[in-house]
Amino acid sequence: MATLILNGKTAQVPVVREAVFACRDAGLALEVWVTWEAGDATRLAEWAGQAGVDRVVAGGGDGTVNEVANGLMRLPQGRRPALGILPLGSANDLATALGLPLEADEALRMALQEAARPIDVPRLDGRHFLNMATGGFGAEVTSSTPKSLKRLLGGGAYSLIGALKAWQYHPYPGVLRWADGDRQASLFVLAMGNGTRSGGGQRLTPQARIDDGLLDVLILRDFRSLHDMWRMRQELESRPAQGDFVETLRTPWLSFEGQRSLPLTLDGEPLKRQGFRVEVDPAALDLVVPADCPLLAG
Ligand SMILES: Nc1ncnc2c1ncn2[C@@H]1O[C@H](COP(=O)(O)OP(=O)(O)OP(=O)(O)O)[C@@H](O)[C@H]1O
Repeated sequence: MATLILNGKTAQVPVVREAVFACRDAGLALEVWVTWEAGDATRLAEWAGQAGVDRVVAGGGDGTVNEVANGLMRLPQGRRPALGILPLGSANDLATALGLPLEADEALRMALQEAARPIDVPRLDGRHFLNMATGGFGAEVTSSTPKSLKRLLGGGAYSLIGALKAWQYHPYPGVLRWADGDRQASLFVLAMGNGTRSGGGQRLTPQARIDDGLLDVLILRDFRSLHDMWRMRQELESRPAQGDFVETLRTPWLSFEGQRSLPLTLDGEPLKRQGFRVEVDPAALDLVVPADCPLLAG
């Protein structure tokens, strides 16, 4: 038996209803549970597992997928249903990177019929995420200027400078620790990827794989001038392990002790922490992915 946990704001969308009816007509057993507000998808996913459902499909955006995953992670691993995704958000960063179909009918069929593969589930303190956690500048302005970080990666440095000024940008100094080292860092941006893209298509951690037991970490250090920013952008092209402004590393865990509160996003949902620790639970959840999924390592 499978349950679709559907973000209530999409419950009356005709293509979604048609996709459900088409699957039922094809003989696939599917119940639909609809959310009303934040937190519902987590609770419903946990209940579905307790009721013995063996597959839960998250119907919504990255936020809904995150909530469902958190509900499933409350269950003991042996009783954790497999997770499928029906992408209905505005960004769908995880679904896109996984190579899932974005068309509702095809996506729902795949979520119900395709095999599930074990994936890692990172956890920031007590909160799980599937795709990416980011901290610093991008997280600070996500809600009002979602395209700002994209500009940094794609061009338009002058508009980024404008955005930085408008937001009275200050770096976030603190101590980073990870499995192979530690460093005092003045952060501009920190990205910790299980998946590769966040914020509506920014490929912050393009080498990340969802089943390698590791986080792919991108550290962008503070810069002082437009010239430094150009150098940062050049380094973002070549992705050195340790550049002047860009550093990349892989680790099963990472912690940050900041001098002030750092704005973060977990799968796009905002939160703030002065200090935190991120750890990977390897192969903790079975996720339905296409056979040729580009995010699988093995
Ligand atoms: N019935 C509902 N009506 C409106 N909002 C809802 C309802 N149920 C849940 N929500 C809200 O929707 C949020 C999740 O949104 P979701 O991620 O599915 O869509 P999105 O933000 O459009 O997607 P994306 O993250 O891909 O841009 C939840 O955190 C919750 O606050």
